Amino acid sequence: MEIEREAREQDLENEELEELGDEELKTNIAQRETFVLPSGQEIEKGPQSEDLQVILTRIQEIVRVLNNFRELKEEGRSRSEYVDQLIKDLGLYYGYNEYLMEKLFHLFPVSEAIEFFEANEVQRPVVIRTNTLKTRRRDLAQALINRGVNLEPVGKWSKVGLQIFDSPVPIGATPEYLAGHYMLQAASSFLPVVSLAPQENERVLDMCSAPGGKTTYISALLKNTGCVFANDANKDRCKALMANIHRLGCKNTVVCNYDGKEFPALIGGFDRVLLDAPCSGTGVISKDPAVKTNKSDDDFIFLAKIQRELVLSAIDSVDANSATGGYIVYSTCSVTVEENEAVVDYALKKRPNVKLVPSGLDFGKEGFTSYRGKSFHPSVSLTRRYYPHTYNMDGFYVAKFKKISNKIPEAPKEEEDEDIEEEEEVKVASKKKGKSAKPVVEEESTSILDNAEDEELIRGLFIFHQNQADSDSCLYF
Ligand SMILES: C[S@@+](CC[C@H](N)C(=O)[O-])C[C@H]1O[C@@H](n2cnc3c(N)ncnc32)[C@H](O)[C@@H]1O
Repeated sequence: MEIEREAREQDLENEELEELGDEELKTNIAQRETFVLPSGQEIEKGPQSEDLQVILTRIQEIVRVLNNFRELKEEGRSRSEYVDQLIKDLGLYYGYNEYLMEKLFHLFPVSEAIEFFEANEVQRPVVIRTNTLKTRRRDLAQALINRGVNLEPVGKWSKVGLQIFDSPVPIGATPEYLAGHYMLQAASSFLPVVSLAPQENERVLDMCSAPGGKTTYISALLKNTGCVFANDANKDRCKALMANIHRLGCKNTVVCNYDGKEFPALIGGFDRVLLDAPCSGTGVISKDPAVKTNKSDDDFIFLAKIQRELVLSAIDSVDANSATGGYIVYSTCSVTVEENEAVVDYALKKRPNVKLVPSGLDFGKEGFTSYRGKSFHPSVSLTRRYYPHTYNMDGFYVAKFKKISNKIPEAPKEEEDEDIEEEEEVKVASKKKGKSAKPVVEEESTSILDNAEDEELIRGLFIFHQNQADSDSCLYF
């Protein structure tokens, strides 16, 4: 019948339309799944034309593509194009200059890099270190709880740290604080001292010590025996150092104000040396967000040069024949490879009379043994890295050396040449820096102990200053 024929034709038409619709739908899904990188023109328009939400969405899309590149990449695009765009976008989103963003990005797999940048946006917990020269952690905790402070032990790895959750009173002005029962000190800043592990009656040099968080911890571990030389090249910062030493009742401590490079010519033969080196501060960005934009290539070359000079002085200042020690700890609150593994590797080459030993810290990520085409000595894996996103503490690096001989064997010829080339590069960079160069020693190194040519005078000198400004911040220059 006519009516049946028309109905059959209509069914066929509907089926065709349905098929077409399905195809269209599939195409739309496929279009949505192939993320398209912005064109050159779009990029040139710059960030003004984009809001943060657009950038964030693109970051998420690029991460998704990079995590499944073969399937999701746009035809004809390389991985590095996506990575370059991601670095630009992360820089815009989190407010870093592109130079630093790129440097930090390459430390991690893509998703972990984003965790690191996110963690830098969040403040780390407030932590205090019990001063065992004056009290016990249990008693301090009780005294602070009685004042309404909400706290708990910082973690199993420390017997002296307390994490403060909230407090109705300023934690830097309680009677216990003023009496020197504790130091406000980031958890990561305990680590180099734990690694140094000073033993009673030893002579210890803290080469870059102001404002004294680590000096006062060393003094406490020595139980006020032996002697700690607390040196810092910055005279102003020595005031806060002295105030802390005085407040915490450290009676075995001598403050001195020299360029660390003057050791060991000035005084040597230490049982242990801590070099908590001046650094870029890329581990403490949550505390000092200015680091995101104020660092350039020249700064890193300049810092690496000082760090290398200081680490050799630190090594040369230790007595390999010390009955109890012979150790050097190198630390920074930076996460860049050129300030950490590269410095340690340089020290191993220049001073074959030291070797790396386990840090003595039972957590932390292994140091890199290779990084972006550079390889380091395999033992560099014994050094330890700390990140805000993995341990909820500031970024930090710790390396522990043991000195095996006081004689420095000659470095092989080609290694010397390599170093000379590197030094030349550094010189060129320092020249380029010209007048804008930030001096590491902000003032001329006119020492508090300036006229103390006699080592005995330094040994006997205990400098305590009352009423000095206190500061716990760990500045870099
Ligand atoms: C990371 S901070 C030290 C923090 C300190 N260890 C603490 O725990 O409180 C680095 C210090 O190195 C000092 N410094 C910079 N260049 C120096 C040098 N050439 N010799 C000695 N100290 C130096 C800076 O003044 C700064 O106080």
